[in-house]
Amino acid sequence: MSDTTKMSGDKAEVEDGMKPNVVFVLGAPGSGKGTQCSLITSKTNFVHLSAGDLLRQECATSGSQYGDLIASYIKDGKIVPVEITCSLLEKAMKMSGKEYFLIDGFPRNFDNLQGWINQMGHKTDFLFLLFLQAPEDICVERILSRGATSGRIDDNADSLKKRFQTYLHDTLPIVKFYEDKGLVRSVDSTRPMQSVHEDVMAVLREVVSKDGLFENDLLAH
Ligand SMILES: Nc1ncnc2c1ncn2[C@@H]1O[C@H](COP(=O)(O)OP(=O)(O)OP(=O)(O)O)[C@@H](O)[C@H]1O
Ligand SMILES: Nc1ccn([C@@H]2O[C@H](COP(=O)(O)O)[C@@H](O)[C@H]2O)c(=O)n1
Ligand SMILES: [Mg+2]
Repeated sequence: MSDTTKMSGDKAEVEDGMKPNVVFVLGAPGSGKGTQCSLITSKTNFVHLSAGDLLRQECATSGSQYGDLIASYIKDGKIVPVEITCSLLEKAMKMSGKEYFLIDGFPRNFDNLQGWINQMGHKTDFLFLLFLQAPEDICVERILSRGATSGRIDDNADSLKKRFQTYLHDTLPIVKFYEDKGLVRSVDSTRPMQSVHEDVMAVLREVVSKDGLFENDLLAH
């Protein structure tokens, strides 16, 4: 199942050997993407790559030519140009040397999606999009309490308002895009973390057993 490859037109040539398998993880700010990805990695051979974390790391790297730009996008809840984000993701994937990736917080808009298709579509196999569902009031409460200790420049009421606007306007259409292709698996993320995790693992097992290719590899940790 490689819809990004299929969509990539003339870049859809099949390469020899195993391509990295990718699950995109989306949901509102504070829906629990990072939390659930960490729980998955504790039980599987998935590598968790958070686009937001990679951007924050780049921002904190002294001498980075993109540091100021990234910081201002993050504070305003805007989506950083895909060339930057996609390169950070590709570098992290290569450095890990692994085959299964949870890409958390990506693609956040159509610029992200097109950039991924151009740069990574032909190099990866897309499995499905995991969508964590939680309403805004719950997410806001979670993020504002996380803000007390996170040190994130966007965990405040002002940035959060902008992040939600971006989510509704730019990110939900991406979820819809994959939903129309039957490639979204939604999980109710309002429940306690461990219950959400059980549902997420059930989704993963189902996808894995359908595929049949990598059960031992992926779930036997
Ligand atoms: N199911 C849950 N129940 C209660 N609190 C949760 C749950 N899942 C996550 N949290 C808490 O909510 C906060 C946000 O979670 P997390 O960082 O995983 O969200 P996120 O979707 O990655 O957010 P962001 O988009 O801002 O990076 C954290 O403080 C986390 O501990
Ligand atoms: N694909 C992405 C992902 C994130 N950003 C920026 O980082 C901010 C924080 O993202 P989290 O997933 O950690 O909440 C986000 O609001 C964006 O400013 C991005 O540009 N592109
Ligand atoms: Mg996160």
